Amino acid sequence: MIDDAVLSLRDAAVSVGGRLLWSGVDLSVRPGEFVAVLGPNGVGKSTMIKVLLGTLPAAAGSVTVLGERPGAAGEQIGYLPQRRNFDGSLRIRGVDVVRLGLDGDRWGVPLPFARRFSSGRRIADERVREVIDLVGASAYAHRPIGECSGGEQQRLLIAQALVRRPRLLLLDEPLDSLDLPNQAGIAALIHRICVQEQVAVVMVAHDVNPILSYLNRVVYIVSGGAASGPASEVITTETLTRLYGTPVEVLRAADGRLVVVGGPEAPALHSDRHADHHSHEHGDRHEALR
Ligand SMILES: Nc1ncnc2c1ncn2[C@@H]1O[C@H](COP(=O)(O)OP(=O)(O)OP(=O)(O)O)[C@@H](O)[C@H]1O
Repeated sequence: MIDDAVLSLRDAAVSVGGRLLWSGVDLSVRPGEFVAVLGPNGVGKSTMIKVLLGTLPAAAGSVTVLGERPGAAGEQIGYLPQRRNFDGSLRIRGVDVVRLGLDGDRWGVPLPFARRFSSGRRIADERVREVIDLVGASAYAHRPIGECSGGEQQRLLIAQALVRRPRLLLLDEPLDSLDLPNQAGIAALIHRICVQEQVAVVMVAHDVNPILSYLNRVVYIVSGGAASGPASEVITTETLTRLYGTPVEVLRAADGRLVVVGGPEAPALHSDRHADHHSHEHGDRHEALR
């Protein structure tokens, strides 16, 4: 049933710089659902977020976000871009970072109710407090964000993306460079947000394992194709072998973690890929894209 879909892609394709990145993507996400976008490096996962935000047009197929063309309902979307590092000397407090989410100029367009928020300071204060509480950041929200840990910063940024009560939350690798306990904590938080707030979440991920038990569906993109459906149907030896066009094996470790073996840089294998933010080509490329 697509009627209440928060977003819907039908046979969608995207090109950048005249190069077809992916095609044949079908995906439907309803309120409260948690969906992951998986795939190897450079396949176009972040680009899918851009298509959903309306900053890049689909080259084929149809894309609907909150019942409209992408970009038309920006004020109902919360967006957390790929990780930025806050300088340790940055004095702005977490609570102020969260409040920035209420500003009308995050998308470069004035939002009608932003003025109402700025004139109703008390309502804004209340919502900022509420959302900081929701992400469990009350204990450190009044400290300079540069002094907060990576996990604490990520919670505050999620609060910023949530402060306007979005119906859709787009997260680009929010677990990137966090240690395992923090990955588990943020994954559980995102799941709680889906359930409690009935927000639909689309999250780009490299390692599916921290979120595996929470996911309703995944879309797995490889160069030249894509598959979507429940993780148990998509992350399988058969489906990935077909998608990659080369033998790939999906193994389940004793602790339930999925390991993809034999594929050209399969997602479950590179959770530490972003460990060095300063030297690898991936990070450099994303710096250039922002
Ligand atoms: N504006 C652009 N012009 C040209 N090429 C682009 C542009 N934006 C992205 N690309 C290219 O499109 C490809 C997909 O980029 P994207 O960031 O979506 O990949 P990704 O799957 O998110 O990668 P990663 O896993 O490394 O984060 C890359 O090869 C990138 O260099």
